[in-house]
Amino acid sequence: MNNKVTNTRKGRRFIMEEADLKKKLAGEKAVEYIKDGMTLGLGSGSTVYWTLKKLGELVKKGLDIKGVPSSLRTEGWAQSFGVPLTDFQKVRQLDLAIDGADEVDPHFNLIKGGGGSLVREKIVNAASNKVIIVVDESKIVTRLGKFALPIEVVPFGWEVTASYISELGCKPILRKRENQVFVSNNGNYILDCLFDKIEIASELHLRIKEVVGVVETGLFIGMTDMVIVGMSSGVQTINK
Ligand SMILES: O=C[C@H](O)[C@H](O)[C@H](O)COP(=O)(O)O
Repeated sequence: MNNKVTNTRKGRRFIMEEADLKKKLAGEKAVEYIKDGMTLGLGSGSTVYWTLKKLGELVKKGLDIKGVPSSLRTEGWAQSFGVPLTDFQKVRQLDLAIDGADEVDPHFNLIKGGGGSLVREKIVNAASNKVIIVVDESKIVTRLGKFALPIEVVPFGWEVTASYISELGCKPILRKRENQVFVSNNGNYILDCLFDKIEIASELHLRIKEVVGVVETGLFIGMTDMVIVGMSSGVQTINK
């Protein structure tokens, strides 16, 4: 694969780096699993961006689907690509969710939330009959935890919540963007927590959830059915 290609977005030419190409490969491959009439969970992130773009092309050719977006950003992208949307007031069960991840371990357990959308993503994925994760190969790890675990917390008393979480073996960092505290789509804060070692992810998730003030963790345990990996050599689909 060429490691750089030119492409256009918003009318401007830009160079697509190899990492973006791998994301594009994985993101676009996922649409092959979408069938006419499906109700979809639309994940978040720069890999899913390519899924949404491809999906928009298929919708223009007549594919009949509806999607529940897992973030405001995804909602905006879906609208701009012409992907029809619905919400949980109208549907309870989704046929398929397609989402990104920050880390994927050999058991298909994930760290998610690098973009701050973990709560809505977890709700969407939990409501889906099948979950496909799309990543570039850099996200595949033998053990979760190099990527700081995002934990969404209620703003009130976040300092106290953070100090309880730190007792579990990490130093929580309040997420900021451009010197401003990052606020999730749900109006909450994100603590990025680099643990010394994540031994058993499912246990850590439960222990964090017991802390008052925690809304959700970015550990997605046992929710994934298939992983599509974009690599230099092409795209690989791994079934559970
Ligand atoms: O909150 C963000 C999500 O969990 C994303 O799916 C995750 O961060 C992966 O994003 P990307 O595909 O941009 O690497």
